[in-house]
Amino acid sequence: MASKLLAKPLKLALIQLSAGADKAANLAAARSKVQEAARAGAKLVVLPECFNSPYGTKYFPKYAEELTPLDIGGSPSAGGGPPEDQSPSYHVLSAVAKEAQITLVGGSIPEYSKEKNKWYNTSLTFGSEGQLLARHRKVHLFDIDIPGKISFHESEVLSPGDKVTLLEVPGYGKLGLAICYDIRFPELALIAARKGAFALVYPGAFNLTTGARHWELLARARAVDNQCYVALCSPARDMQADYHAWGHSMVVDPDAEVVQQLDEKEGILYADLVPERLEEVRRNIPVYGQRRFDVYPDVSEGKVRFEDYGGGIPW
Ligand SMILES: NC(=O)CCC(=O)C(=O)O
Repeated sequence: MASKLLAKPLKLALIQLSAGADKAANLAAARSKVQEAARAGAKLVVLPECFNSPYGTKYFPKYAEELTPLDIGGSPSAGGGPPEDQSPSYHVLSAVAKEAQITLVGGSIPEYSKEKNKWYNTSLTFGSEGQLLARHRKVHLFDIDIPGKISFHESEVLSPGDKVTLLEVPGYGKLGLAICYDIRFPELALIAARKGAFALVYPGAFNLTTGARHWELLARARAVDNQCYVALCSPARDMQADYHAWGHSMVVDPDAEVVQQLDEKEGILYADLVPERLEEVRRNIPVYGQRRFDVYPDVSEGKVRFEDYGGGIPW
């Protein structure tokens, strides 16, 4: 069963960076760290949420990029994607994925859609030909109020995405992708896992209040629910910034054990995702075959909206 999920061990790198006000500097730093991770053997590399800008509602319109035309499967070298002056981040991510010969989950960036006149928090994933493999627009916006601690409302500026994102990592298998606050909603993870994802990846910027309470708990919860690897990639903490990210990028295995985690500083976390580990966990506690869809519905069936990557949805 698991060999269909993950074909062979996959070396993953999570890049915990801090992002300042200078977008070009943020992109250059991301590029250099992705190259470093690839030199160390990583084949799947992940950047943090909002890696090209400071995180905050007042920054989203200023740093937003237009991603149209969005050409899934196409690459800039083959004439695909938006013009470079419209989305420098798209071009840097595509180019470095190709140079480094990796799959790159490009954290997230603020996106502006001229067609809809809306802003989104959007993650782009590129393959080793520089082709766009997937786009995820954050489905659940981070709107919370904890008196005396934190008040944040992405919805003041952003609109939510409306699709579940599942993508194929060429040569390995399927990955579920979502962004930060999305991890609090188990349905996205359940759907991706039941459609065959071996890992769930979340670029995410929790904060000092909710990070301490829930970051590891949520990662381990999604892992144990789905018997999948879970990877969370945070920005590094910058106490001079308006928003203080939790850091602690981490990888959790399919048995909900924390494999590795960083502290709050910049760094790169490496972990091997191993198919036998999925097989072992699912053999030992076989909840996969024990579900009672005669008692409750299977949320992965029925009306689920997936991003259509062209050529129909294979899952
Ligand atoms: N950027 C986010 O979505 C933050 C989510 C968060 O901190 C949480 O507690 O959830």
